[in-house]
Amino acid sequence: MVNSPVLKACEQTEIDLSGAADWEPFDAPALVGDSLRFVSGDSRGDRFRARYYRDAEKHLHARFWLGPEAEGPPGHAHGGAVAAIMDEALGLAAWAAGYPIVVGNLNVSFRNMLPLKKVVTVESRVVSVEGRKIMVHGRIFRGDKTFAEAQCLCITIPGR
Ligand SMILES: CC(C)(COP(=O)(O)OP(=O)(O)OC[C@H]1O[C@@H](n2cnc3c(N)ncnc32)[C@H](O)[C@@H]1OP(=O)(O)O)[C@@H](O)C(=O)NCCC(=O)NCCSC(=O)Cc1ccccc1
Repeated sequence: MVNSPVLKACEQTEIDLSGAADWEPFDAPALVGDSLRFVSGDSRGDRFRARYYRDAEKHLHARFWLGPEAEGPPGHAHGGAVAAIMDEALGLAAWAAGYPIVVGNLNVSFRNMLPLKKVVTVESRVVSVEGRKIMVHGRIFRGDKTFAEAQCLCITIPGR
């Protein structure tokens, strides 16, 4: 049961996570199952709310909203919350490109503090494939402000 008035207000608020006109909704759980629930599994939660999309070139995008439960510095996202988004979104980008992977290495640069209760966009791109090593780059931004950038080395799972 939620007791805090701040959290109650969030739970009751619809957040607009709609995508750009040329994006198609992407059913991430259908591809990778429950392993996404840590970050994006609770569409009415007070930590993360997310929706995934793919553009015409099949690049993965996401709209994310971070609520009060993701707080680090006052009013802003915890670094671990930002890293968790990168881990999920960039790993998922590799899966969506056809590579069943786990993340082997994730390098996150925190460029600006990310405000809570604002919708931000995550963009991602598979930049190289070398044997089992899939390199994915990503960025979290809103308008012309970048909050974080990441390089994610994904390793394909043998036998998948
Ligand atoms: C599987 C592996 C990553 C690699 O082990 P093995 O199979 O024994 O393979 P091996 O060690 O032979 O490496 C192959 C090649 O790769 C290279 N390389 C490897 N690592 C690194 C590195 N760190 N840095 C640099 N390079 C590295 C290595 O040098 C080699 O290169 P080479 O061919 O010689 O040129 C293992 O360490 C592991 O399970 N780690 C835990 C992963 C984990 O728990 N992740 C978190 C959960 S997943 C998640 O949350 C995301 C998610 C989101 C959405 C949806 C789904 C998931």
